[in-house]
Amino acid sequence: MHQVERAIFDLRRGLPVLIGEASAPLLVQPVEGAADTAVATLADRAGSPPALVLSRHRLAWLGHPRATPALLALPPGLEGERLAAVAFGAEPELGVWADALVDADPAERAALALMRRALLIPAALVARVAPARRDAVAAEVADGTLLEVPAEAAARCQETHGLLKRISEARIPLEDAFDSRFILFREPDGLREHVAVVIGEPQAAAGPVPLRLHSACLTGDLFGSLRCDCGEQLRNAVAEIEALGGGVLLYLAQEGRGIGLANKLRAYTRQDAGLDTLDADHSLGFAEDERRYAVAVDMLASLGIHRVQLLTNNPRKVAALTAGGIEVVSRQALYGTLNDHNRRYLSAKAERAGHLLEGVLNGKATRR
Ligand SMILES: Nc1nc2c(ncn2[C@@H]2O[C@H](COP(=O)(O)OP(=O)(O)OP(=O)(O)O)[C@@H](O)[C@H]2O)c(=O)[nH]1
Ligand SMILES: [Zn+2]
Repeated sequence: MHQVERAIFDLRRGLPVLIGEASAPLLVQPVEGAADTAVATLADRAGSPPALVLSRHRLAWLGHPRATPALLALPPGLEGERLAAVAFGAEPELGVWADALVDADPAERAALALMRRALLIPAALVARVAPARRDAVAAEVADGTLLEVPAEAAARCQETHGLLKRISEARIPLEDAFDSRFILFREPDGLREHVAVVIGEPQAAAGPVPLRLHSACLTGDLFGSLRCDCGEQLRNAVAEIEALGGGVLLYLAQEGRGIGLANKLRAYTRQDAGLDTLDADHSLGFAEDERRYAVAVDMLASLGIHRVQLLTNNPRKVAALTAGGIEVVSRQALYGTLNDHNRRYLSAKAERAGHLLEGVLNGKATRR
């Protein structure tokens, strides 16, 4: 993991990293934030022409559905804003180049995994290091100018199971749950921290523990954004867990369904231009839901919780915990309030992502 963590920082600064493969090392650079000369510079460094790796969600949105991410050979002069437009623009010009798409190989797919892990747009410039440039690139790795990540480590960079560290805790009395304790966990890349809010003294022996998995939403949780129902769900969950006699709320650093705040704001702008919540994410290259719940499973293990009563409308959360070995004894709905701003968002979640929201969409909401 160590090299991956360092690579994430270089990528977030817009620098290339090397995905190491004995036969054909691959230079990789994010498209997001790339300088106007990025393609030319990368070509010089690698001694071969760079190509663009696009995710299958982006390709499907562009009208080229495929089973895997694909590589697009770059026509001469495609740089800067035009490159960004092809990679993640709202009005892309893919045109005739689409004929040149080929399936991405494992190292090229790993390049996209690194972008996602770094919370960048999942589109990458990649260039194979030509034999004539191998010694020069190896020298850059040796002197620390360029970071090398083994291909398998890059491919697994989103797997964090067992790597979460329990860091610190404190008693935090809440308005709706006086007897609460916050326990902070940190992922190895240092980018993401998750908090377990333990309300009361849930006794695992006494039966399933009331549990809420809440994905961070800065706009909704903190500012009461009307575009979603997150803030209300958060506060309702705390009150509900308290009313159930105590339990746990995991506050997970999965802003924007795992795409990060920067990308969620981009997605909101696309929604204002007419896309729904899922298509907006696809247009940026993301899946409809990028969240992974291994961190939640690890936090529950650390808290000694194996059987839960889950407060959610999202069947994926039930499935993810079950797959992680947690017994979900029952599911309880948890609603916010419908308004003119979040109606389209909630309808799309129900109709296209299988969320169980009849209670709120038919007007019967809301608890509290
Ligand atoms: N990408 C994206 N994320 C959004 C949008 N609106 C809200 N979110 C994020 O969606 C997540 C909502 O999380 P949750 O409330 O935990 O989950 P949920 O999947 O709706 O499921 P339950 O509330 O448990 O039924 C948060 O991370 C929000 O930041 C949007 O339009 N686009
Ligand atoms: Zn929200």
